[in-house]
Amino acid sequence: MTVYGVIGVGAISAAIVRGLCRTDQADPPPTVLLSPRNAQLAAELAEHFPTVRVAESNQQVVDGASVLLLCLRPQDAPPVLSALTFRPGLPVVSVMAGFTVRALADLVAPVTDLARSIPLPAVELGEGVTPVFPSSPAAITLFGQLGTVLEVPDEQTLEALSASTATVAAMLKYMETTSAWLARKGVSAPLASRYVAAVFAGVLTPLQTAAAVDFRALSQDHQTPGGINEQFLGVLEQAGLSRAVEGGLNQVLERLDPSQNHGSADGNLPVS
Ligand SMILES: NC(=O)C1=CN([C@@H]2O[C@H](COP(=O)(O)OP(=O)(O)OC[C@H]3O[C@@H](n4cnc5c(N)ncnc54)[C@H](OP(=O)(O)O)[C@@H]3O)[C@@H](O)[C@H]2O)C=CC1
Repeated sequence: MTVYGVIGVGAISAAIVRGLCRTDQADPPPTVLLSPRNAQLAAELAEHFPTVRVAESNQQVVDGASVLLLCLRPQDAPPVLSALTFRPGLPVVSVMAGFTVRALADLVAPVTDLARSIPLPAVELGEGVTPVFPSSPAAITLFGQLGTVLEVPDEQTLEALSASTATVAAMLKYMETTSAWLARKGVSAPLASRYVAAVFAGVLTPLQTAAAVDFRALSQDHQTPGGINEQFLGVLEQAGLSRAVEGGLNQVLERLDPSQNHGSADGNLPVS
């Protein structure tokens, strides 16, 4: 029986735990051992799910786990992990952005069964699409229970996919701006937000299970020649939309993976 040990109980690990313990699965939920910090969230999870327990220390999590999940913020990981002792055969799955396999291997030595992953909050509903590199049986089993696993071919691909997830808050800000604009035009705030969410969900929900999506064609399909979508996109492109998105992505990737030269003269944002 798998015992998932979790170091770092926060937003993403709570989503993973809730996903593992959701009731629509055929198999009974696994045992989960949580690190004690963020005591309130850990206690909430343990109270809600009978197979979840809170350990007394991070070392107790490592010792009691048959698979260890590393879910710390990047700045916390080096001091926390270097204070722990790991056994060689322990499978470790990291969700932490910006730690290469090599850097992780140093932090959890002598562990060799290491996988990196990019779970997103949809894992809570069992609808995650989770890139994994390197692939490991532990990572495939874990994220297979939480949706679909994408085994990516190399670490650069994983870093690029990770960078692309940085665009989500900006997309939500864009929706917030649209919703707030509607409210300023006299639409009630609940109706405004509900409508904006429904417009985007209507476009995006059918794409969720697609093997590939032609976003350019989709964008064109939504632009009647001479129509309002074409007009609005034109205004944003004139303001530098695509260039700003590419420049932001280059900067994020540079931060995640400084060993590679990711920028391009056209794609980088102005420094000021
Ligand atoms: N949120 C997301 O959607 C995703 C996050 N990630 C990655 O997951 C990692 C965690 O992100 P997220 O869940 O958002 O972060 P959170 O801040 O929500 O969670 C991190 C948790 O680690 C705890 N922590 C800090 N120090 C220790 C310690 N010494 N021992 C045990 N726990 C400790 C923090 O406690 P306290 O608050 O008390 O400091 C906090 O509860 C990051 O590396 C991020 O890159 C990856 C994919 C998606």
